[in-house]
Amino acid sequence: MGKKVTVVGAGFYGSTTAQRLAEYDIFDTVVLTDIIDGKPAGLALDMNQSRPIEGFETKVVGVTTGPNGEGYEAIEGSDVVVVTAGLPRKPGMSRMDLLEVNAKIVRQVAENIAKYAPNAVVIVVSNPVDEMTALAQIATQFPKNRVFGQAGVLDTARFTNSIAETLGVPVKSVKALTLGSHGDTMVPVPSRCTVDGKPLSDLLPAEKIEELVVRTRNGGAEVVALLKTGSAYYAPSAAAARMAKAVVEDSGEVMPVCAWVDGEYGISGVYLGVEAELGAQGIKKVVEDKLTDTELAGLKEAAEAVRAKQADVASL
Ligand SMILES: NC(=O)c1ccc[n+]([C@@H]2O[C@H](COP(=O)([O-])OP(=O)(O)OC[C@H]3O[C@@H](n4cnc5c(N)ncnc54)[C@H](O)[C@@H]3O)[C@@H](O)[C@H]2O)c1
Ligand SMILES: O=C(O)C[C@H](O)C(=O)O
Repeated sequence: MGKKVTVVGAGFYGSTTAQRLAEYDIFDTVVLTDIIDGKPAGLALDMNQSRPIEGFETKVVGVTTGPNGEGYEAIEGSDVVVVTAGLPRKPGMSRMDLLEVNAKIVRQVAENIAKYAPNAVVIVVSNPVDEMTALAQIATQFPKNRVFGQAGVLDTARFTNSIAETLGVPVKSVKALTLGSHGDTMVPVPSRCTVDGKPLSDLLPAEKIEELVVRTRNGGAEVVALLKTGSAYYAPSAAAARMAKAVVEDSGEVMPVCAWVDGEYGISGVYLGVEAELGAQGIKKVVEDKLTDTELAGLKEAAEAVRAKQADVASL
């Protein structure tokens, strides 16, 4: 049977994700939904008209959904659903300021996914993503491996880009990693950064590396401050689309994602940014690797920070 992916939310993040997924040309159908009348259908028509130019056959279908789940039949049979529905922050706001408003949206979306696409793998991007991922799992009641969040691929890409720009080397030569939360307790991992196989610490002084770490942690806010009206979507959509591709292709690729952690790194019972192997059932396994004592302490601190918030989301 042909592969099908749904993107919920046809804003900046959702529409760029849908276009990237369609251009991969590995799906029969990309469904794009939103609550705004006409917007998903208009965007789908526009994307389909790019098919002869970009040379892909995937069909994009745009659907407006109603407050009681009207229109959700369109997502039936989706292999993957990417949840982008929700407000973005504006300058001066933290992602956590979106908690209550986006929880209402994500809960409603997740309940409809459970009803209409009960076998789907769910990738959550709506912010605050660590908490919205936990909420989506609670609201769908899907196994925890089938619900995970997008943050680490994006944060790692930002770290990688800054390292490449600083050293004036191709991004391809840089390997970097970011774990932890998608917030103040993000854990960029310099000990896992190399350039052409050389440790980053051989190429840059500690103060410069720390500057890049801080910039990575503030990467989302840096874009928000420039855009003023919303948040980043080109790099974020590239991240979510790659994750969805790894799932449908059952690729086994290891990526940093917001996954359910159950004993790895001595941490249990929390959705947290860790490396994981992705496949048809979502998370195949969390991959534990060596961290320095400081990095491990940072990861544990992140776990406790998100655990406290995730405990509250069920009641939102
Ligand atoms: N995890 C990450 O790394 C990351 C990165 C960037 C953005 N984000 C988050 O992604 C979300 C979307 O960002 P954006 O830039 O696309 O915002 P946007 O405002 O452009 O789009 C959001 C869309 O969601 C729609 N929506 C609202 N309620 C809905 C519902 N119940 N069902 C379906 N659609 C609904 C809105 O109508 C709107 O079109 C935000 O919460 C943002 O913070 C996360
Ligand atoms: O920073 C934001 O609010 C959006 C997103 O989480 C990002 O990191 O770009």
